[in-house]
Amino acid sequence: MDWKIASQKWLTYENLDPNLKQQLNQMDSTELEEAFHEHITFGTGGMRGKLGPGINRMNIYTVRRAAKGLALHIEQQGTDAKQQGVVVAHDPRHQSSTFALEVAKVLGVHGIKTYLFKDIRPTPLLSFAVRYLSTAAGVMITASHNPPEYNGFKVYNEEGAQLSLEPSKQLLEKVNSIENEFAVDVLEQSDLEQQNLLVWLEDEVDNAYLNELNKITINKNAMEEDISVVFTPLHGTASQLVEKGLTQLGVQHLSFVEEQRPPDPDFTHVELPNPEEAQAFEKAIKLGEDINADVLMATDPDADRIGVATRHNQEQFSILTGNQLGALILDYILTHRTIRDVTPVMFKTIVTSELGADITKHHGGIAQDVLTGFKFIAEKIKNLEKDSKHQFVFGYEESYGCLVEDFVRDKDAIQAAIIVAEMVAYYKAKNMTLYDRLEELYEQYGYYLEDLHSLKLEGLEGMKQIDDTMTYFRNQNALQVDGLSLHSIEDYVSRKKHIIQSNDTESIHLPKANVVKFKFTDGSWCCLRPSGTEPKLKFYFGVKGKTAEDSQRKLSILKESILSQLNKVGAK
Ligand SMILES: O=P([O-])(O)O[C@H]1O[C@H](COP(=O)(O)O)[C@@H](O)[C@H](O)[C@H]1O
Ligand SMILES: [Mg+2]
Repeated sequence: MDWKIASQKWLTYENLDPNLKQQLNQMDSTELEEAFHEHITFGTGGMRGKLGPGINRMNIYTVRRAAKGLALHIEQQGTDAKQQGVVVAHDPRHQSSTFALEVAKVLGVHGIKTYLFKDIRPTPLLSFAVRYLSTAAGVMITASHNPPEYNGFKVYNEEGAQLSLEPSKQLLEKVNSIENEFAVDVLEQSDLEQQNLLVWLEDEVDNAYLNELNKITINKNAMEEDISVVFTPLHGTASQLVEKGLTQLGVQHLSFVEEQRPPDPDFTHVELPNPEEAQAFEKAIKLGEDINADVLMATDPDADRIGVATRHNQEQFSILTGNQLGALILDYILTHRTIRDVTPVMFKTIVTSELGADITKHHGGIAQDVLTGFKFIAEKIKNLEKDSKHQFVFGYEESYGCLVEDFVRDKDAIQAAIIVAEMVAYYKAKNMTLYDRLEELYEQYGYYLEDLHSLKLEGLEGMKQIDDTMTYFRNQNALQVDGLSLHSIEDYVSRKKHIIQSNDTESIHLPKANVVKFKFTDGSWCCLRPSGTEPKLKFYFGVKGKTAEDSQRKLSILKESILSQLNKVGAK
């Protein structure tokens, strides 16, 4: 795409939205190139990008284009799909409610009805709403945990799952067939309402969801133990449903980090609304200490990720990683839920700890890996639906996302909050914290330890560095790490696994993806991939040791050996 031609078209478009026009006039050539060199595209979590003028940005024109692509995609599926309509929700970000309404205005032109939530709602509720309302698709306007200057467009299929690769590709083809983003027709809100093409949703869907949420409890008696929970939605969407869910579960002492409770597009009282970052817990920890809470929970703005902090040695709070929390929930489900006559199946991603796989196998279950992105887990759950011999029991990712029950088909932080509260109460009655249980798991299965290192590499220059670094590591057949011996290299582009010692090659039965994974003979591993939601290159590390110190030592050596090579490619 020639960014000069594309930006010229915008600069000379007379009816351009005045706010966008003003911003456009202030942009220098570097900013114009970034904003116009390509059309904004679909990554791990749908379409996500910075707000502002440009075809590579989130604005009413790129949203209309995406919505029209969706309308064409639905039309292709036939008249039934058209009649089923689309459900749309949004988070509290800048422009989110405007974009949600724009989607309805575009779909309306195609005679497709939109069910639109009046107020902000979490992503998992949108996923639930798709099947509850039997719509043909769903759209969530959110950029999840990204910084305030971002927004995004997550697309869901009729199962309430984010579109997987093939449907995503088909949708993208439709979107790309729309040449002029300024020529996408829209209907006015009043016309939509008059023609019954816009139906406003209040709390009917929430009530149905809360009803399902009530059923996930495993040990009903656990809540006899009094627990104190601190919760923060990090200025996002989770507040109401988490409050109702925990109250119906029987949690009596629920305290909010009040400053971070109001929905706020600027996320004023948190540096970044990402529970993966320790700073997101600062205020929750302070409150938790003041009121002597048992557990702290933080959800990202669209409430599909949850972070949890638990007491360590009965004293200070320690933030659990997504791997640790996932292992704890999985262990709790497999230990306490009655599963008869079926084999339990757990799904995790290739960059998630192997502890979960060990736990599942110990309970006679099957653990399966998928690529990063919860859509791949949702796809697997769907395939299990008709299988009477196997049962989905849990799905999780290292990045703070998990799913307990499949009435939602995306990661669900609200379900996680409920089961975590139950677990905290269950262990408290035994005079234990979640951390104590984790220690027991390490004793039983081995000291699994993981870490993530992200390099923020923005813009066109960043993309080049990401490419160079991936190419460099792809070719490290003789990678040396002190004390470890390389077993194999998996390249998910060629979908080949190269076994070092035998020089054999095996096929990888997962879709093509820009991922390289090194595996060592002792089970340690390192995986790298560009993020599909943020301008980052991610390095994931995993080791297993005999003791905590042993795994800590292995992890430091592994990280140091890999990351010290970055200066060879000029990335930092
Ligand atoms: O951002 P969310 O909460 O929608 O989460 C999204 O992004 C995460 C990070 O992806 P990446 O490493 O490609 O940035 C994925 O693990 C997740 O499956 C996806 O739904
Ligand atoms: Mg999210």
